[in-house]
Amino acid sequence: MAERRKIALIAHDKMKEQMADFARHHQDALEGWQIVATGTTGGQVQDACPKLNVTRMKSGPLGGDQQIGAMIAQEEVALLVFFVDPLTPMPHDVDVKALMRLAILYDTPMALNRATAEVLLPAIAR
Ligand SMILES: O=C(CO)COP(=O)(O)O
Repeated sequence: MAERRKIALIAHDKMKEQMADFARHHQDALEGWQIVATGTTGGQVQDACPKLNVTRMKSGPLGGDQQIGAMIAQEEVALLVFFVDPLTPMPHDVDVKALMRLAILYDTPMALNRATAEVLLPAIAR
């Protein structure tokens, strides 16, 4: 099996500030990875972390979650960090669920909040 070289970062709107802060805080650890993100999240992470080379997919509601799901299905993703907003209904909830389902199916480490991300990021260090 090919090595999983990507870390995927996704955050819902109310969680984006937290994601930018998480990425800024861990910029050095993230630097050795290929960072992929949904469109808006990726833009904010890139602004917060100029050292990182962030590849931006489409925005989540426009298919970005599904694009990252495809990378998970190809077993390219070492870690999915997905800061989900637990209080806001999403029009693309089915895509969000589908992405989580693929992460479970392909046994991909998945952090759905910052506390878990803080534990997993050092754990996958190469
Ligand atoms: O909606 C999202 C995840 O479901 C995130 O998409 P954006 O990063 O484009 O806002």
